[in-house]
Amino acid sequence: MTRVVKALTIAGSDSGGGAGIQADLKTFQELGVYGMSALTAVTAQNTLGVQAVYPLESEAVTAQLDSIGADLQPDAVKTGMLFSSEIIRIVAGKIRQYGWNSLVVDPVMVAKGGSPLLQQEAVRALIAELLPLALVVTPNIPEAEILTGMTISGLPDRERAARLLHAMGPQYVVLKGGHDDGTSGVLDLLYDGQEFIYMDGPRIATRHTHGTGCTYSAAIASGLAKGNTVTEAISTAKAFIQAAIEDSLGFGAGHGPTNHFAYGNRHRGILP
Ligand SMILES: Nc1ncnc2c1ncn2[C@@H]1O[C@H](COP(=O)(O)OP(=O)(O)OP(=O)(O)O)[C@@H](O)[C@H]1O
Ligand SMILES: Cc1ncc(COP(=O)(O)O)c(N)n1
Repeated sequence: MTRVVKALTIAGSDSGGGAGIQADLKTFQELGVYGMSALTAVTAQNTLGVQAVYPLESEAVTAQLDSIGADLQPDAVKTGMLFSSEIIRIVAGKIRQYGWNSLVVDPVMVAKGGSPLLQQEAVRALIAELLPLALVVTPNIPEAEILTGMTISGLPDRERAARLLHAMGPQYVVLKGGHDDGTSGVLDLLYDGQEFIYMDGPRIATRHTHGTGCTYSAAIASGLAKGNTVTEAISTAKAFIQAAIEDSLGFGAGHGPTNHFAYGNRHRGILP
């Protein structure tokens, strides 16, 4: 029997299905990885924004992680919306307790519409507790600015921020350029502590980018779960998110979801 590869997402629920746990599980499935989830919060959300956030009780987060840890060993783990320092401490503790490796930390802070998904006081816990456990961290530019305390404008700033983030513990830093509006391209920076690799691609003109960060980090975790190297996992994840943005589903009056079917459809030769 072929070994089934498993990945775990620890994140919030997005009722609209474009971001959070829903985006992660769809991505795992499309990349042939069995998906598991531990919810940290329930959000009432659609393409127009976040209408409400209900963080889960600590016991509920602990119980989910213990259920998985007692029986199901994930091959890779990703974190998304964690909301509070209390939840971050629980998550970091359980990752250490169960010895989960191949951790991708997407330091989700604010939704596209501006709603906070992480309490301000939790940034310190994210840095102190979770980043040292990460194999890969995937901040966008505003998140990198908050984590490092610096303003990022040109490429030298990005490299300095990547160095500072690397010093916080993650082995690989992916500084995403999706938020760098006004340019015709998108430039993501990968730093492994030694060299900088710039990954550039066309900026797709669309308002349907809800959940891009969640989808991208889940795709990286999928590759790691399969035993790919970090660079291979990032390269496939980039192709996955690019296809998902290009072939957008087109619904919702606001920032619509990306198309999680797109990459698989292209590879299977079926029209989107
Ligand atoms: N308009 C776009 N065209 C092409 N690629 C994009 C576009 N927007 C984002 N990306 C890519 O998608 C990935 C996710 O980046 P982004 O900076 O959007 O993450 P994020 O802001 O954390 O997402 P989210 O707001 O969903 O959490 C990156 O690889 C980025 O380069
Ligand atoms: C539950 C949850 N997690 C993450 C995001 C970030 O995604 P985006 O910035 O695209 O809104 C979100 N909106 N909701």
